[in-house]
Amino acid sequence: MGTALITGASAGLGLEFAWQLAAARHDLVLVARNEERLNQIAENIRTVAGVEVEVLPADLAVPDDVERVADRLAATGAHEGPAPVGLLVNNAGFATPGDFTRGRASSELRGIDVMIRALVRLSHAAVHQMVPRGRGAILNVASVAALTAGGTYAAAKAYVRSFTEGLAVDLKGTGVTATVLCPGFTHTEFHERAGIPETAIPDWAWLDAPPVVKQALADVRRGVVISTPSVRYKVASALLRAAPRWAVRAVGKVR
Ligand SMILES: NC(=O)C1=CN([C@@H]2O[C@H](COP(=O)(O)OP(=O)(O)OC[C@H]3O[C@@H](n4cnc5c(N)ncnc54)[C@H](OP(=O)(O)O)[C@@H]3O)[C@@H](O)[C@H]2O)C=CC1
Ligand SMILES: N[C@@H](C=O)C(=O)O
Repeated sequence: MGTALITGASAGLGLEFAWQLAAARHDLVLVARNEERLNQIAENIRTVAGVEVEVLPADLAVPDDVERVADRLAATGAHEGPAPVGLLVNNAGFATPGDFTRGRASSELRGIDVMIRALVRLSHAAVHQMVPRGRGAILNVASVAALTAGGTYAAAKAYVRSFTEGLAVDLKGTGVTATVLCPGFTHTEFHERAGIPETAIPDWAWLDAPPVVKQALADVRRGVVISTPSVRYKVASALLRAAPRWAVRAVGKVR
């Protein structure tokens, strides 16, 4: 998969992707807003894993920043330019307010900018660089929330899931693959940033980032389209798909 570009690499699942990919000898391009944190992470990874690490600070809600990341993805490695990206991990994301009647329009739209607009733009840039080379992979991070009814966050993740499945269809036979990761509740900074106490979620529901990322990368290598780490969330996803819509809406209300 060569060089991997990871969005949201300064914390949580993105940071774990960076370490596991570095351990597998991939050079990295790290994208997030917090430049100081990215520089520290890059230094640690270079020292421990001995791979090349580029830092590309960007706010993915800002169109010019998204274009800078798209430009990096478009690089083909020709004329001694930067090495082409072989794996794009579209991971950056955050919880938008669950209840649309109380949320601010600006934060709802910011979620859509980061989790949909930027993800689509970067997937497009990656596909147009990878398909002519006949190899590459795109990993888009959705959520089990994609199968629920929970405000713009769940709707954005439903978009990511559906978009990635469609992309996998379009990419068939090109040598490039698309995978969508659908984790359940995972210990990261996600809930703290959203002001959701982790104690509000039962212990049995929690996953840890290392096995989630390990499973996702194994699924990317095998060309799996929908990656749902853990038996308990495979079962939960099957139940959500089979349940009547009134029951799915009831789960959304509880969230
Ligand atoms: N944790 C969970 O329970 C689950 C998480 N997910 C999804 O996993 C993905 C990763 O989340 P997780 O690791 O848990 O959360 P974290 O809060 O730990 O990390 C989020 C990452 O996204 C980056 N980010 C946020 N906003 C922007 C922005 N505007 N531009 C660029 N980068 C941004 C943050 O970096 P910085 O602040 O430096 O910009 C950070 O690196 C998300 O898409 C989330 O929806 C899915 C299911 C469950
Ligand atoms: N599953 C989590 C994130 O996607 C959540 O719903 O908090």
